[in-house]
Amino acid sequence: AWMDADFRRQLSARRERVEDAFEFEGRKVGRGSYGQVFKTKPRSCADAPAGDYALKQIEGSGLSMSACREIALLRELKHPNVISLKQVYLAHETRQIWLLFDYAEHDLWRMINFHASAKKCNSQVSLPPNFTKSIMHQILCGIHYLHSNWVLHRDLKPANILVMGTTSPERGRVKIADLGLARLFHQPLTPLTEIDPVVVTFWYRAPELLLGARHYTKAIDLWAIGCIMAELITDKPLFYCKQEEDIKTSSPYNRDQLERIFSVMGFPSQQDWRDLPHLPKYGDLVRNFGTGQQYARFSLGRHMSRSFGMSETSPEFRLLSRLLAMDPLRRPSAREALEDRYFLEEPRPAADVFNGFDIPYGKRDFISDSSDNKDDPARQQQSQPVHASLQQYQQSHQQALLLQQQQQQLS
Ligand SMILES: Cc1ccc(-n2nc(C(C)(C)C)cc2NC(=O)NCCN2CCOCC2)cc1
Repeated sequence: AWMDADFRRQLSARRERVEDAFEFEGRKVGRGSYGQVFKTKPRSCADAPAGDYALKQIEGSGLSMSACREIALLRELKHPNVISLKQVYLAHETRQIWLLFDYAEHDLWRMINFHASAKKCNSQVSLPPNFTKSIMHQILCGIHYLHSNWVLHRDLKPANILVMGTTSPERGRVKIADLGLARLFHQPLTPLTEIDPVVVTFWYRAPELLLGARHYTKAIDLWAIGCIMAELITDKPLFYCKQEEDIKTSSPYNRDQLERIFSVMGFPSQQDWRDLPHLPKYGDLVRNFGTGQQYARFSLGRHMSRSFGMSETSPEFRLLSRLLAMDPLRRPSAREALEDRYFLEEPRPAADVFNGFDIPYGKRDFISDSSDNKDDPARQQQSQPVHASLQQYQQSHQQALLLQQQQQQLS
């Protein structure tokens, strides 16, 4: 080995071990094919400031492509509304990689579910009047920072919007994160949904992606933010679509998801979306939906006013309809969205999205290894076969791609 053996011994003797610095036994709060996450506190001897931390043990061993990408990306980024990587621990003996983050007690997936179930049993929970506005403002600030550093998120959804709890000095602050999975493939090809058994939802996926757009764009992130805004207002996923039970092909075209979007938004006319006919899957669209006459009377305004009494002239609705423009070229940039009148009028957005109100949500549950965590946001359904390993998954994905290409050559 190129490094002097004695020097190596000295290094490894001096290296701080993650288990010496942090207590995380039995404190697992998350698990998926990206790895697992523990809620932890530094031991007295550690030099980390007191408080809660999240320790992410990266799946696999050694510096995998995704581990490299996550570390390289996160160490460059520093913004109050983006999750911050505090420390990296490389356990040389086990070739394990541990990432240390600030701990976020809440996330929008659990918060929205809490309000949805409170509504069902008619026990409304009081929230500050600027709750949605504050969350939206901080998501847009974080995304504006990422986009100005040419970082696209690609998988914005409520589960990836974390919120700091009452024990944190940043109480009620939004932290944009990426709990993993959709980062396996940089192309917007829909990954097979039978990944260990996390089901990738298409509810936040922009229409151009469903119609075969080959590259992610900033506008795709803004569409997802529009979907999250609607869900914060109504406590329901705007483009909720039942996930099919069977294995999805790796084609980006998803007829049911498109049907749901059209039944809320109406069908895009030539005037609404000039470039629509140039998208790869336009042929499938015409075959499945014809001229879309059956959606002529649907519109976002009709949906939001009929189902939630929202006025189409309110600044809140106007921003929402700008974010959910079918044509990606018509969606605002994050900066343009931040300059919208909605954020300038009373009540103004607050740094603590709970605005000092009591936080009604419970703490995250610890998960034991035996029980699979049913209410984990990533596990919408358990119906998919579990992939023994990521390698197997990637092979089957490659096979699916090859098959698709052969089919295309035949057709
Ligand atoms: C391969 C790869 C995977 C994820 C990322 N990634 N990207 C982001 C941005 C900056 C885009 C929001 C964040 C992360 N990683 C995590 O959020 N990690 C999870 C941090 N959480 C864990 C649970 O506790 C709070 C922190 C990059 C590359």
